[in-house]
Amino acid sequence: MSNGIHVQNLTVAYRNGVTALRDASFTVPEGSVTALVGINGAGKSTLFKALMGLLPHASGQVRIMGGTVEQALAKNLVAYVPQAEEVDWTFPVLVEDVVMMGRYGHMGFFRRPRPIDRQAVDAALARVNIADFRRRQIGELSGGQKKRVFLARAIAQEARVILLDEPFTGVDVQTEQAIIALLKDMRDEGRVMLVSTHDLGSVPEYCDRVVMVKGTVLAHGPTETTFTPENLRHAFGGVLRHFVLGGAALHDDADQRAVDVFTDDERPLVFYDQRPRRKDE
Ligand SMILES: Nc1ncnc2c1ncn2[C@@H]1O[C@H](COP(=O)(O)OP(=O)(O)OP(=O)(O)O)[C@@H](O)[C@H]1O
Repeated sequence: MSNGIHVQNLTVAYRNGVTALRDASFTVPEGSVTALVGINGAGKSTLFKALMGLLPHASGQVRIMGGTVEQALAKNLVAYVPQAEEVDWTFPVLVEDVVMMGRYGHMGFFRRPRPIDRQAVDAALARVNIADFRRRQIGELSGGQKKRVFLARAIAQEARVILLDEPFTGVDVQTEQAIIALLKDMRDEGRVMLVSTHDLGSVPEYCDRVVMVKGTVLAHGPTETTFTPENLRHAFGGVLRHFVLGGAALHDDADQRAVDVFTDDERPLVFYDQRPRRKDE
């Protein structure tokens, strides 16, 4: 498999000597929405930075769409949708200018937008449904609208790999559903979406695959076989509350089936007979 993301034995250390990821290996094929989950400090942001070429790899190998990180970045293949806290919202820039930044890599030295760049921006704004806000300052938008602006920037960039950092934090349910629908569409276009999230309850709803981190990659693969109570206990042990409901607490008949609930008090993740349940079931 040459496309998608392939990470092999990756170790990443910060300059102060903290080794945030050690010997991490996983693959993400093209055409997938993959959740990146783990406790605070597990190494999710570090992994994103390594994929964005912002941190040197102490050892190991990363291949993105068949090339090195540098080659993928040079071809504008990788886009990043940041956490709200990472952005300076007081910076005076219009929504359409932020989305145009996605085109910079496609422009010449003077970054003079051509008609094709303007068309790409228009299409991206329309696709995430924020064309009405295009002349607004970015700081004047709601949390969900801001997220959509950065998604539009990734779309305008024509990125094949999109890294999303906590896309649903501070977003209402309706916008969350709109973003999920967009992610599914982009998956069907053969892109790779890697989504870091603490919202475990919705992972089975929209993620085909899961990468679980805790200083390394503990497990990776299809959601059905990877997002299991056993792996969750391993990745989140002690942090999430886990309880099992069964017997008289759940049934008033002889039904012996039990329900596993994992919760961090945000949105519980419920397993029926050890299987994550999708919302549409
Ligand atoms: N700039 C930095 N310099 C040194 N160490 C860092 C730096 N950024 C993060 N770390 C350390 O690296 C480890 C992994 O942090 P990282 O930010 O990747 O975790 P995370 O999984 O993204 O956490 P969260 O869920 O809280 O966002 C932690 O031990 C953290 O303290």
